[in-house]
Amino acid sequence: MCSASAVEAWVSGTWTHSHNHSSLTPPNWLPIGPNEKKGKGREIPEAAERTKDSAGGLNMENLLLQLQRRLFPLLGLLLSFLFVFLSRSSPKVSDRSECSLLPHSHYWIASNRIVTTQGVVSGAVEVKEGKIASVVKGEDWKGDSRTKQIIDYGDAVVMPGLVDVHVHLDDPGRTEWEGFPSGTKAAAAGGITTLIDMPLNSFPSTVSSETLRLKTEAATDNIYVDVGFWGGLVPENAFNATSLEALLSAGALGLKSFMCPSGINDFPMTNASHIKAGLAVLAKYKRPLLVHAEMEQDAQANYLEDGMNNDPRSYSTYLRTRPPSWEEAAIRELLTVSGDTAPGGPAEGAHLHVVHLSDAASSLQLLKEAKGSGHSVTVETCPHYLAFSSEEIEDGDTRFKCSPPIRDAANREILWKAVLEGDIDMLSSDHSPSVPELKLREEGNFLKAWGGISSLQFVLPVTWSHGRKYGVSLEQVALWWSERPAKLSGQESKGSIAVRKQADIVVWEPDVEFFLNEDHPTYLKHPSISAYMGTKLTGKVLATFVRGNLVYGDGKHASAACGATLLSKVPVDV
Ligand SMILES: NC(=O)N[C@H]1NC(=O)NC1=O
Ligand SMILES: [Zn+2]
Ligand SMILES: [Zn+2]
Repeated sequence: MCSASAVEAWVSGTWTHSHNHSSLTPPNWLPIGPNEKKGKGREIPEAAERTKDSAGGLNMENLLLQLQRRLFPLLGLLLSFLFVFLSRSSPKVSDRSECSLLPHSHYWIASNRIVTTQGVVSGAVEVKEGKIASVVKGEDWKGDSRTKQIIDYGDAVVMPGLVDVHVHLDDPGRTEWEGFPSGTKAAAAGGITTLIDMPLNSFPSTVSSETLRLKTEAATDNIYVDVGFWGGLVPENAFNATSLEALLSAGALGLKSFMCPSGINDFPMTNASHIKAGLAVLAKYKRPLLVHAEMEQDAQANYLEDGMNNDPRSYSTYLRTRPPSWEEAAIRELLTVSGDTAPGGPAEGAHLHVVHLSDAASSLQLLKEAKGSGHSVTVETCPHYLAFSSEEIEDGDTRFKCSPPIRDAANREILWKAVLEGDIDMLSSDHSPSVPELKLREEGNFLKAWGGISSLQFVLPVTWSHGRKYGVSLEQVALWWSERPAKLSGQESKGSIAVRKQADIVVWEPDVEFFLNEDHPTYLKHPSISAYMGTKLTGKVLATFVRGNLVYGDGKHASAACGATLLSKVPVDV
């Protein structure tokens, strides 16, 4: 098989890679079948035939003249009314052919490196009606491949699509920051096949069944990958079990809360008693609570009264205002209630997930202890904590501002160790963009700029580029980015390449380097505020399949947004 960097070409019913072809679209892929065309072509002669019969003894020329003068203009008017009526009243249902860059629903994805639950194998994944029908290995495959629709990716890696459980798409209400169409196009281009949207930064926040409905309405027909939704746990609903149950019954995959100010007015922070109450309701639904675990220990001004350099353009100033003790204090507080999730505890069935851990010291140790005691707890970190270190961040470069902050290189080393040893369970992007103005790039004030890293499209190459130095394997990438996040978000039918799972797949080239400059196609709404712009990355996404639809391939997206909204079903015993 030849290099997977080549484009695909249609060769007698088989896609293979060829260096000689410059077009992805095989010549015989037609959105309209040949029969439909023929049908239309027959209509006119038949109609003319009928006119002649019913006209009886009338003079033919006269009849045609009458038709031309009276009937045709009327008919034209009628048709245009009909057209306007139909285009207004018909719901926006996408033709299947627009959902995918492939014309088939039954085909095979072949590669020498398929990342399955049984290891990396050579062979092919059979995709049928959106699901994985079989995984055919090695020799079994070679003898049996002649008559099939095959896309042969050679040495490129075929892996489960990424499931990103931590994304702020800001839609509805702040679509000038991001949005469902732009965010999910970026996700598709980055190999993310499922993302779970956070309940804040959009407006209103997703804290009730009504506001969840606003989310699903905004997402419908506007998403290029599958999207689920976390609901918000806030003081207003925390002690109102009816309201929380309505939100969970409406399909929120779980809840999310903050233990410090969130930066968003209609999303206030919670304390341990709110969290305890939330866990009790979540237990019934067997869903998780995700927590932003930082607790303010002192006001910002107090950290800056120490006589040190307090230049707000210096990252070290910001770092001092948000020390690791904030994370540690929050996690210590969380551990006073996380025991409820243990077997036999009052919230057995619920689960606690700590988002974006940055402190690799005491906070991590506390979480390990909680897990050791049988609490149902997991933790994620993000590529920016694994890729960057505080020492490297230049004065005024507010693209790197996030909370908790990016810490020093020594901390990053320990974080990597924790990821590799399994103490950190998974990765997420915490994609949290804003409009460029709020990043205050000109002023460069770290204390005032919006905190949030914009990264959605790049998380796979970032993880790989940096992880390779630590000997990260393809299976580990799949575990951290697909299998475990799918489990956390209750997506049992996703997250791995195995028979009967949904055909959510990313194909990528782990050895191809690219420079992330203005020439690189970027689908984030504001690429300029991404901390990764201007860096060189390794690992290029070639193709992304969502439930069998090729939604992104060879630098193009499918024309229609056919992602599904993922809503949890109410368990039978509730
Ligand atoms: N509101 C919001 O998105 N905050 C996020 N940004 C960030 O850097 N950390 C967060 O929790
Ligand atoms: Zn957060
Ligand atoms: Zn976040």
